[in-house]
Formats: sequence, structure tokens, C-alpha cells
Amino acid sequence: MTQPAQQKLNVAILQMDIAIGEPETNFRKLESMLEEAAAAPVKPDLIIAPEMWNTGYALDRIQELADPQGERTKSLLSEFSRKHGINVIAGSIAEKRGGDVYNTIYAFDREGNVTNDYSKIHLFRLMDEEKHLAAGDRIGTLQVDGVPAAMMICYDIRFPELSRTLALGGAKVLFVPAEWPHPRLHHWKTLLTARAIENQMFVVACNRVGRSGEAHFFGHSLVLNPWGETLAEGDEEERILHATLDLSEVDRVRKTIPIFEDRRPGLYRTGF
Ligand SMILES: NC(=O)CCC(=O)C(=O)O
Repeated sequence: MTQPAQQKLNVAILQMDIAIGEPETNFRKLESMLEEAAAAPVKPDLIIAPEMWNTGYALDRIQELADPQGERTKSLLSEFSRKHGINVIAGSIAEKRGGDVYNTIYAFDREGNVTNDYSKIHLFRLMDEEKHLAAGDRIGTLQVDGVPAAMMICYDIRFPELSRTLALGGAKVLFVPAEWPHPRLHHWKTLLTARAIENQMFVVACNRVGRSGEAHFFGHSLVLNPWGETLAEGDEEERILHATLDLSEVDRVRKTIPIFEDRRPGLYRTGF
């Protein structure tokens, strides 16, 4: 059922540790953090989890570990979102489909329906994604309680043309599940802040914490407003973060500095 667009959105971010190659442990952890988030004094309208929370980057065994068609994930999250009446961006999971494994987000509405999905389109070579995963072939849009929004995954934030396309399509909030490690905290914060400022949109980014092999994931999940200010930021510990998005701020900022009216797309071509 489509809901009227509401002006405020309370979000909860599950900044969780992930046990590499242990879906059972990760499902249990996710379930317990979801229940804790739902019981917060200010009930969230939406909960978001990190990238590849079911398996972590166990890429050598990803074919055997990935969730076939996301069925297990859909069953858990559909039941949870319906029971609590909360929208969920189910991080991303390793999803097995047609013999390939994708890095996929499912979005659930308050009635437990999958409203949209998105499979990561830019695979991150530094972590060998392109050797083990298949890339998605379409961009991630959704509506949250009638609010136009968008989804990208981790490395995708390095591609400003993607977020700009989503903003031009009307997105007011960008959701970003991630597994982003040291030593690139500076890149993480700078790129997310740039995406918020240049597109005058909210950014809700959920990064995992903990270690996996050589990689040390720093958390620092971030919620930014359309002016690029920080509404919430995690540290390096496992925890749940909360923030309230006042969606009227998007229109206010877009009126104050009307970049979408001032763009000159006809001139944005190479040809030196
Ligand atoms: N999981 C990822 O896509 C990591 C991206 C990353 O760390 C980067 O620097 O980009």
C-alpha cells in the first residue's frame, strides 16, 4: 500500500561486526540487532544493515555460502518488517542467482513486501569482487513511505555520475550499505559528504566494524543532511545509531542554492 509522503523519517543503522563465512552467526546477530533497534524509545521508520552481512568477504567459498535467490533473507526480513511495521534496507547480501553470485540489497516496506532490489554495479577490484561476483545491470531506486530514495553499495560512492543520476530522478535520500576498511576513512567521509552536498540529499551510510583477515573495518557509519552536516556518526564499535531526517530540508537547500536549475548538461562533454 502506498503511504502519503511524510516529512520526517527516523532511521536506525546497524553498525554490526560480521563473522566471515558464517551465515548462521550473522543471521542470529542481525536478528538480535533488528529487535533491539525496533525496541528503541523512538521507533525507527527504517532500519539499514551493512554490505554482505550474511557472509562477509568469504569470496573463496561464496558460491556455497550465498543465499539462493535471497530466500532466507527475504523470509526473515519480510516477517520482521511486517511484525514491527518498519521499512528495512536489508544491507546487502551475497545472493546466488542463475549460477552467479551478486552483491544485492533488498528493500522491504512496512507490510513486509520486497519493494525493490539492487545489485552492486561497480565491483571493487582491490577486494577481488570482480573475480567472484557478477555485477548488476540497473540502478537502485525505491520509495520509502512515499519518499523517493535511492540505493548504492560501498564502492559505488566513488562514481558521482551514479548518485547524480539518482538525484536527477528525484531521490531525496541515498542509502549506502558498506564494508569499507582502513586506511581509507578519509575517502569514506569525504566522498559521502560530497555526495550529500553536490546532490543536496540526505545520505544514510551503514559500514561494518571488526576485522576480517588483513582488513580492519572502521565503522563510522554516517548520516548527513543535504547541507553536508553530520546528524549521526559511529565510532569503531558495534552499535546501533539513530537519526531523524527532516525531509523538508531537501527542498529548502535546493531552493537556497538551485543547482538543479543551474546545471548546463549540454556543455558537459569532453572535446578538448
Ligand atoms: N566493499 C567495497 O566496495 C569497499 C570499497 C572501498 O573500500 C573503497 O575504498 O572504495
